[in-house]
Amino acid sequence: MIKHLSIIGVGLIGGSLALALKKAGLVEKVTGFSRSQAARDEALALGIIDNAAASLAEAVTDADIVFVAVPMGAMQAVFEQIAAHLKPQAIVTDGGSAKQQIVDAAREALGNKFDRFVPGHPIAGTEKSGPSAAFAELYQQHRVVLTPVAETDKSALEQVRQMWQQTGADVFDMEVEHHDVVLAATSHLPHVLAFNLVGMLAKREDCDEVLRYAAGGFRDFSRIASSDAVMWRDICLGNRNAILELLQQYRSGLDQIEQAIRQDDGDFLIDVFGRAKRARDSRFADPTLKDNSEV
Ligand SMILES: NC(=O)C1=CN([C@@H]2O[C@H](COP(=O)(O)OP(=O)(O)OC[C@H]3O[C@@H](n4cnc5c(N)ncnc54)[C@H](O)[C@@H]3O)[C@@H](O)[C@H]2O)C=CC1
Ligand SMILES: O=C(O)C(=O)Cc1ccc(O)cc1
Repeated sequence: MIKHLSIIGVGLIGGSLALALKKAGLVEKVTGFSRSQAARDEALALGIIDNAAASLAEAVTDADIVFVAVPMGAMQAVFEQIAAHLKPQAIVTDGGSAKQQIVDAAREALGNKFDRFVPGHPIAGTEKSGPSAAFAELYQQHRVVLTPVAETDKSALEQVRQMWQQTGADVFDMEVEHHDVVLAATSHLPHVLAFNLVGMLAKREDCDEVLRYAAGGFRDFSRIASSDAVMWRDICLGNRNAILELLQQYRSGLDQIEQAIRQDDGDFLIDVFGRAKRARDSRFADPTLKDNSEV
């Protein structure tokens, strides 16, 4: 049982954690803070939080666990502003999408309280944001990755693991650097590609006409281009090296496909498309876990 949970950033990710723990009866009191008054009011009205704090300091003062779920670019400022107001045994954890930048920010901002910081990332979400997008079941049967570092207190790590398990998630530990490379490939690159494709089509004068004939594949691929622009700007800049490396690989693959089409090289296309199909059919259809799309 968590006595007092503080959620900084009561949107999709922070709100869903609060709702999951409340629904399971595993938290006594939830205090929330978001930069926007509208988000705080909405989170209160939806029963996501019990109290809306007027400041970051007030939000964490009496909290046992502080979950920070703001866009990555806002994490360091939040850590700096809460550091002096944490109880001695308080645990700080986060849900940011790439970990190295956040671990560095927490190390700098939290000082001697950094050992009570547990970096985390729920691999679950949707393209929607804000308190109204939050729902209690978001994390059920989804993976949550924790990326503890050498300094991370073992008891804090286990408490955060237990908290996520209580939402119905499967919790895994990973090295920070490995996490960022893996997530760049499976999440960050696909979002960049979807934003680029939809943005490119949106510039066409005949965009509405073109989209009228879109089939299911376009809908599947473009859904994530509805995701929040600030959040994805911060992820791209925050995990730049891994994303840049993958963009280079992707561009070289695209160049080869372009070349094959120009040269009428059907064998090459069969080879590339067939390999992708076999990989997806055999490896990506994991029947034990839901995918990351809307539940
Ligand atoms: N959306 C998704 O599917 C997933 C997002 N994440 C990560 O979770 C974090 C939160 O994302 P969402 O919940 O989707 O965003 P959201 O936009 O739904 O919620 C973020 C909340 O943070 C507040 N906020 C923004 N800047 C702030 C600041 N400086 N101080 C205090 N509050 C501030 C906003 O008012 C908003 O209520 C991000 O770091 C994101 O990378 C992780 C997994 C999935
Ligand atoms: O909506 C989807 O399909 C997602 O991929 C959601 C998502 C977005 C960001 C993350 O760090 C993790 C999951």
